[in-house]
Amino acid sequence: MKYTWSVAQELMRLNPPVSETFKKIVKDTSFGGFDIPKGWQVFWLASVTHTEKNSFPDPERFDPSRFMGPSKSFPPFSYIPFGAGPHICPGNEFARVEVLLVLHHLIINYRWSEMVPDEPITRNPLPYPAKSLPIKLHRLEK
Ligand code: HEM
Repeated sequence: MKYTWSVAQELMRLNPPVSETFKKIVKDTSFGGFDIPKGWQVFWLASVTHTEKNSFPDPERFDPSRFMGPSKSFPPFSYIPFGAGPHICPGNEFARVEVLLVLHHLIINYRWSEMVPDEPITRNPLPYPAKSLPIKLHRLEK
């Protein structure tokens, strides 16, 4: 289960389900040499944060082992598929259980293969397989 979740985490790093959203500045702030006044809206992109080289060496490479180390091995706010701060996604633990449950049953009970090799991902605005990911399922005999 640890490795399965590491694969899901690496997928969400490279293809964040919620790739961007807005935050409102609650007090005058300076960041990266810019003064940002209270009340402004800023736009954050998880996909940019997730490919920051200092946090994720060789950032374009798919490598689930990044997530196999001790927890909190990345700097704070560097891995944000569920957002961060007071409004961090309250469904994140539920989403983890859902993903692990579905994948566990698919892997333990079925052999399955893609019907569209190398199917691209589109955004609408969430990432979605372009052909709805048709797969062949063969139930494994127990
Ligand atoms: C893979 C699945 C999911 C992803 C990637 C995801 C991602 C996110 C992100 C990025 C935010 C914005 C956080 C921020 O502004 O800092 C958010 C907010 C939220 N999510 Fe999720 N989410 C997922 C599943 C769920 C589920 C299953 C639920 C409920 C059962 C849920 C409920 C919410 C709610 C209520 C908010 C608003 C929180 C607030 O503004 O205080 N999410 N989610």
